[in-house]
Amino acid sequence: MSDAASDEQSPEAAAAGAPDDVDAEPGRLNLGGSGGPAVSEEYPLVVENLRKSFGGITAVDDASFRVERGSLTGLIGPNGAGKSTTFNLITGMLEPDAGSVTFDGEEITGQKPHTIANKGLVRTFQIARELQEMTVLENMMLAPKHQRGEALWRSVTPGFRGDVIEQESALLERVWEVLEFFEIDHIAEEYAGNLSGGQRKLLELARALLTDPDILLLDEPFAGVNPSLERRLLDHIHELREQGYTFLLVEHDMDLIMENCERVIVLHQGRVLTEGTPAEIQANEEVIEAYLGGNV
Ligand SMILES: Nc1ncnc2c1ncn2[C@@H]1O[C@H](COP(=O)(O)OP(=O)(O)OP(=O)(O)O)[C@@H](O)[C@H]1O
Repeated sequence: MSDAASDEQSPEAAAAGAPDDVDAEPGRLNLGGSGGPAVSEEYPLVVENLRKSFGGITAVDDASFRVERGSLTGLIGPNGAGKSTTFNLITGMLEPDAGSVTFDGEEITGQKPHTIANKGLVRTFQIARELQEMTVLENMMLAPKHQRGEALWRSVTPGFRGDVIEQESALLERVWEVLEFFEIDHIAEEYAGNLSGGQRKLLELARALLTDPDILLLDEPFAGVNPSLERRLLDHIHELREQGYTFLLVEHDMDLIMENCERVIVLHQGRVLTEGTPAEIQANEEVIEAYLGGNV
């Protein structure tokens, strides 16, 4: 793990998309209709010549690709192709040996995970063990860390209590909006540890969305999810995509990728083997060979 991840906020919290201050760009979250992130550039995420080695293993080897705004883009590849390492490099969990990551026109290479998350590039993360002992609502309220209300001493500052109350009620309103959107408001008082695999995935996505990202990186969001919840999760993702959110998805289920993604990027041995539409990828001989050669 690089220095990039060793900040006062845990990488996990940062990767879960916890911003420094809930006041940052209040009200950007718009789940109701015409909203979503402002559309400024066609490719909000651009990865160029990214490289990362671990000892003698080159996990990511000169990888370049870009993700189109408002798309659901799949990042696939056989086991060990470098998908997780690529996610870690993009989100600041690892520092690349070479190459760059550009988000919304700004180079973010090597920045700290929480800095990147605050800019709107957010990765979902499994609910940590200690958070499983909290309710869904508590998990949601904790998602935006470093609220001003956390510092008890500051509550004696004149005029500060009013601010905190206002901030807390605005956060609560957003929390309910997101819980309702994901149809998990009825389990708000349930302990996260008691949720089914699928409900937990919904909560993970809800926590990430609460931070109002532009791009969401999803690492196998359907693992352990039953088919009906998987459908629900996919419907929510499509709905958010239509609102302008962008998704980059790592997923082993090829049928799911081919049926749901507009674009697919194929990694093989740390390199981008090819990219294209699902139909193009499915017809690509090199991809078929890479998968037959790999142990998927
Ligand atoms: N921290 C590490 N130390 C040493 N080797 C690593 C480390 N992380 C990844 N690797 C190696 O880098 C290569 C790429 O791994 P990575 O996990 O990124 O692939 P992946 O495509 O996500 O694989 P999978 O589909 O199996 O999860 C593999 O050979 C892996 O063993």
